[in-house]
Order: sequence, then structure tokens, then C-alpha cells
Amino acid sequence: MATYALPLHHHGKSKVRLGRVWRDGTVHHMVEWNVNTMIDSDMEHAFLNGDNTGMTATDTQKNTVYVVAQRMSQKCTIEQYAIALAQHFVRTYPLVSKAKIYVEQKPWTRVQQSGLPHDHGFALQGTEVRTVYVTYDKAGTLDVTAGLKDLSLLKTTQSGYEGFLRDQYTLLPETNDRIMASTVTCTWKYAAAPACYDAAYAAAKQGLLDAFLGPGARRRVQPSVQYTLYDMAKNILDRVPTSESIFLNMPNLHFIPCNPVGSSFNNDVYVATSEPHGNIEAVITRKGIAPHCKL
Ligand SMILES: O=c1[nH]c(=O)c2[nH]c(=O)[nH]c2[nH]1
Repeated sequence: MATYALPLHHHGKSKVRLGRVWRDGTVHHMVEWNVNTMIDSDMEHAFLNGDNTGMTATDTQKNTVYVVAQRMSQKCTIEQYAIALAQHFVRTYPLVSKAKIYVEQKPWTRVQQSGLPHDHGFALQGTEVRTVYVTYDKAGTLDVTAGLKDLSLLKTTQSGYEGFLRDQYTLLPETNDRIMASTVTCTWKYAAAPACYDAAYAAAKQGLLDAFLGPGARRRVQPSVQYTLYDMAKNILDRVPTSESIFLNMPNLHFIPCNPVGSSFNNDVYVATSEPHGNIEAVITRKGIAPHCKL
């Protein structure tokens, strides 16, 4: 007789999109979120026997995304919202042992008009999407991992790549001056809540930028994406004291020196590419801390 096991099961709703406006007199605050819910629950009987008794339907989870958004009566961060939603599921449904909430936030930013902030006008600024992954379980354990994705960065110099292994398969010339470009994905797990999630996010993002771009006019060639990535992660650990583990993924988007017909490369024209691209990834933690995975 065949025997089976069900070592993992969870269910949730993906890509629930919402906008939330908080009105402070004539000054409005606005966020657009894409919410993903996933719950662990004692629902083996649904898989084994076709019995849905006690199941929190994914449609119910989707509806709750909007209910909890409305209950956040004060302007809140993506982290505060995700925590509230996770706690709601665990505290409301007896069979739910853990809620896992992932939220992305679009970069809507208040517009400046003649140097003054507009009351209710927003523009999409930049490409980066702010992210959060929150888990909360019946024992009250809360894990918050904040982050960003699609942060597109490029520098036209002070990046190189030399000293790597050469054999019969190696064609790449060494260089101490190249374009470095990437679309950064980064998450940082908190050991404890920061005083302000928005300030911690701003500090983390600035840390990424500062390390990627380097000291500007002062010449300091970065030897590889790997080295730059490590610097970027260290900046977050240094500037966000309650962070404990940093995940970074950095595609190396190649701009290949071009020899135009009848001419040669003069540090000016490149073939821009998106594929294939290098892919550099690492987790950097404080000493003795277990690494977190991407989410
Ligand atoms: O910074 C780099 N790291 C690599 O691992 C690599 N590999 C490669 O072909 N170019 C580069 N650049």
C-alpha cells in the first residue's frame, strides 16, 4: 500500500493590489501596495479528505487585506501594515499557526511645485520598489524583513575587474575602468524594531547608494561587484543598528566597449546589454547571526 506524507502546505492570496489615502486636512498621504498573504494552518484534512472545515478561504484573506488597510487609521509604514495583517490572521482563526505577509510598495512620491510639497499630487519616482516580509506565529514570534528591489544604479568609472583566473576558456580582458550597472535587490532582517521604519529604510537605501557610487571625484577603483556588494551590506549593518542579516542580489549588467565601424573604442561608445548578465548574490550578517534567505 502506498503511503504519503504532507510535509508542507500553506495557502494564501497573491498580488492583492490596494491604494490607501490618509487625509490630514487638505494634505493627503498615499501609498500603493501589492499584498501577498500565506497562512500555515491545521488543514491537513482538506488535502487528505477533501474536508474544508475551518479553512480561511483565500478570498477571505483577500478581503481582509482591505479591511486591515482601512483599520490603519493613522498613516503607517508598509512594515506596520504587514505586522497588523499577520497578527489579525493568527489571532482571529484558531487553526492558523503562522501568517506570512509579503508587501511591495510603489515609489509614489509627493510632487514638489515651485519648491513646495504639493498637498495631494504624487509622481512615480525612481524604479525601486520597497518590500517587506513579515511572519507572525501563535507563540507570538514576529520576524520583519524589510527591503527593496529594482533599484537601478550605474556608474561610468571607478569600477574594474582584474586578477581573475585565466585559462583556455577566458576571453574577457582585464580592466581598471569600466561601467558598472545593476538592478539591486536587497533585504535586511531586523533583530528588533527600529525607532522608525521609514528612517531605517532611508538609511539603508542611502548606505547602498554610498557604497555603490563610492567617493565621487576621488579615485577609488572598486575591484569587483562582489567587493562592492559586501561594502553595501556593511553600510546597512553600520547605519541600521537593529538590522542583523543582509541579503543582496546584484546582476552585473554589462556595457561592452564598442569599436564602431572604421574606428575604435575611445572610452565613449558601448554595446548596452541586459542578457546575459552576471549574477552576484550574498548574505552578510553580524558575527554569530544565522543568515536569512531572500524573503
Ligand atoms: O565584478 C565582476 N565580478 C565577476 O564575477 C565577473 N565575471 C565577469 O565576467 N565579470 C565580472 N565582474
